[in-house]
Amino acid sequence: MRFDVVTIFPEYLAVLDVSLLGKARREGLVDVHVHHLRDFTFDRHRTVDDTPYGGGAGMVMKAEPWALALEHVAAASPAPAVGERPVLVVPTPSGRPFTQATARELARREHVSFACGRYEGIDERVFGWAEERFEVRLVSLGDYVLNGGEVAALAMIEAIGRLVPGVVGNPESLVEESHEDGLLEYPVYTKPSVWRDREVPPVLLSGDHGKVAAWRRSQQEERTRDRRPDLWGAFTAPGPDGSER
Ligand SMILES: CN1CCN(Cc2ccc(Cn3ccc4ccc(-c5n[nH]c(N)c5C#N)cc43)cc2)CC1
Repeated sequence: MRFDVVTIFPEYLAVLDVSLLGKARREGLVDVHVHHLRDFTFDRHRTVDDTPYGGGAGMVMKAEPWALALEHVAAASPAPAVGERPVLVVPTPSGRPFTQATARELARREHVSFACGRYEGIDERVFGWAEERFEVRLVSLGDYVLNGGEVAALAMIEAIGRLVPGVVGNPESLVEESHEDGLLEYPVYTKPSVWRDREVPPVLLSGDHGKVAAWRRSQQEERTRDRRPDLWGAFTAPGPDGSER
């Protein structure tokens, strides 16, 4: 799988050389190419931003450097599967939520590129133009404001990259992903069984797999009900045929 990232802060992406994804890159499972947006400017100051039309605070990223950078990325793109265009993910506070389902869907693609904006965002016309070459996805990491798209891209690349076959050593650890069944994960414990007078729940030491599974599911439901009423509502909503879960 190939990732391309366009940014004015390429050093932000250096962390992708570390740990799991670093190993995956060295093993050729994942390929990451980072492009400096300023390499696609031609004025003395390598200008990538300007004042917003209509007024308002801050600066907006100019369209032309983005078009040149994304044309470069598209040209380097491995041939997409028949009927597929390469995906361009644009992290933005106004995007659709990035979820585990999004990560799973994108992990099936050959090539995913990221346009990491800064300032107050990218000239909107870039996204319409990019639709000619890419399947454009405006995606948000969460309902809070970051200073740019790089941190979001890192999180998304990690979430997607770990799902690429071979990247995570033990594929079984991908089976019980958080949120996959619509519930939060259950609590985990390891040795010692008593730590600073705090015991591991006895059921986990019982050796009774059925009871362990039931306890874990109960914990998932309790946590979800307590911490994520939004997920709990969706989980308990009647099915399409009116059936209860
Ligand atoms: C007219 N005004 C109306 C208010 N907006 C608000 C605003 C918009 C962007 C930024 C900074 N920024 C620039 C590029 C960029 C990409 C992603 C994210 C991001 N933040 N949070 C997420 N989950 C993110 C993701 N994914 C932030 C970014 C700051 C403040 C500005 C324009």
